[in-house]
Amino acid sequence: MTRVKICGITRVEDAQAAIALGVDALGLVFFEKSPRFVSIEQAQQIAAVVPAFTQTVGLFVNASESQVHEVLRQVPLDVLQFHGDETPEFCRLFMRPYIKAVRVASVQDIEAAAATFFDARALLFDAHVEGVYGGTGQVFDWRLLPKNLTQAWVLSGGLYPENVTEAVAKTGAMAVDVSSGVEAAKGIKDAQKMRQFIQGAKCAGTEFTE
Ligand SMILES: O=C(O)c1ccccc1NCC(=O)[C@H](O)[C@H](O)COP(=O)(O)O
Repeated sequence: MTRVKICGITRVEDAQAAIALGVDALGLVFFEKSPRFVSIEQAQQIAAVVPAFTQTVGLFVNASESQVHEVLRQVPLDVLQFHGDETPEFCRLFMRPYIKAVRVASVQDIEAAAATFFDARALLFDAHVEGVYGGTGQVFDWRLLPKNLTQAWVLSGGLYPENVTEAVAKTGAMAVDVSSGVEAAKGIKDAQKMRQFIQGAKCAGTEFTE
């Protein structure tokens, strides 16, 4: 069954709604320029309601080593997600499982990332939008995705309740990640959209009817 990560959670009630709907992972954005940025205090409050069987993922964009350590010291994160121009050496500094985001414009982007970040627990393929690191709501060309990548990967970028079933069916993604597609406003999640998205992702390829 397809795994679902909902990124850019800023409110405890959105985390609780997503958990009740069966989300697999929640993403907290520690990138100050993002409209979905969370402070350490917000992140602690959200992390406190996450059960042991749901993962809490901390997302960073070109953060300093000390910033990541400080967040790790104060917030119980299961996985780190690096969404900027981080080197593999940087990603390995924290002795935590990590996901490396790849902004896909060509097949070469994917091949280079797979060779460079071979120890990432997953590569997250997102849209390439010039000057924006993520959360763009834009789809990339799924035909660029590899057919034979042995490393785990996550499909991201412009996924919505309306296209997630098709996206999983067309790409064979084992996991999907969404932010703006389940929002009522930037940083504010919509419970109905999250429900439709999770259902659409998890029933892809089955005969599920409501
Ligand atoms: O969400 C953000 O504001 C953000 C800012 C900078 C880097 C990454 C960011 N989000 C990363 C995510 O994991 C998103 O879920 C992913 O980019 C897909 O976003 P969307 O197309 O809006 O679903």
